[in-house]
Amino acid sequence: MMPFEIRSLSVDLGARRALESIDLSLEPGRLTALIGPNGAGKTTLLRAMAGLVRPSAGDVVLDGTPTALMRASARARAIAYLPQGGGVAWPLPVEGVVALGRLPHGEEPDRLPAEGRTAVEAALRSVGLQGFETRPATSLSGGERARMLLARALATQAPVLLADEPVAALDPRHQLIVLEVLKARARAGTTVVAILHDLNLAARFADHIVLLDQGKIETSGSPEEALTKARLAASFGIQARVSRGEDGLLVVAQSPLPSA
Ligand SMILES: Nc1ncnc2c1ncn2[C@@H]1O[C@H](COP(=O)(O)OP(=O)(O)OP(=O)(O)O)[C@@H](O)[C@H]1O
Repeated sequence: MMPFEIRSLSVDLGARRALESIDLSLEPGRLTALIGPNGAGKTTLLRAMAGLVRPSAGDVVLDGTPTALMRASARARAIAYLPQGGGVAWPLPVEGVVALGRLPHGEEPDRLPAEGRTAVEAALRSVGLQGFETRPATSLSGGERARMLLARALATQAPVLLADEPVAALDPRHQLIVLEVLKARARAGTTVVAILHDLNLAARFADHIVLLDQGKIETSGSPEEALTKARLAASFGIQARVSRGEDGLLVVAQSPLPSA
């Protein structure tokens, strides 16, 4: 189990400070939901965690080692990243795309060893894509493609899994399936961070919620701590009702507040 920490991380994108002094300690075994309004810096933070954005200050530290000092291949084995709205340009078979998740292990997609094949099969099964193995990836629907790309990230079997809006394109059943997969991964010891826009799904599945607003962490805590009426008004600009019922915390966005 590898502790994953973000220490005093700031990121500048052009002239804009996208992230300001982010400190986070992400424990293995937990599913963290990263939430926040559009433009808050969620994708930038996830990309910085994956080593895809160079910080202006601070470090991303995995198991005591700054990831900037790790070889790219070691980092790719340790941190799997599912980008937002990823596409596929080539008509590779679905299993070939998922097998790309084994490249960080030095396993070539068309010559996977038994361990790699098992990982690819398990990943496809977990997102409900068994039977799709030989279909050209370009023939899948948007939601099927999103699940295939998640399967690719799962197939790496990295100790850290970062997913940018993994359920955005999915129907309700597949949203639940994917969040259950991410939760099960977390329970098996992986550090899972997922950007979610659906606050009710975040409340229901996340062990830990990080609310980002204008490049800063506003709240980092339990769903009850993060999803308060006052916080939703201040960060999302919405009047919301927050109640606790038999399904847990329920957030109803009632109306947009006038912008400040
Ligand atoms: N290359 C860039 N140059 C300048 N500003 C950028 C660049 N890339 C992103 N930004 C800005 O940085 C801010 C953070 O962007 P980011 O994509 O991290 O937000 P987000 O919270 O993921 O938003 P969303 O919910 O809309 O996906 C935004 O205001 C965005 O316009």
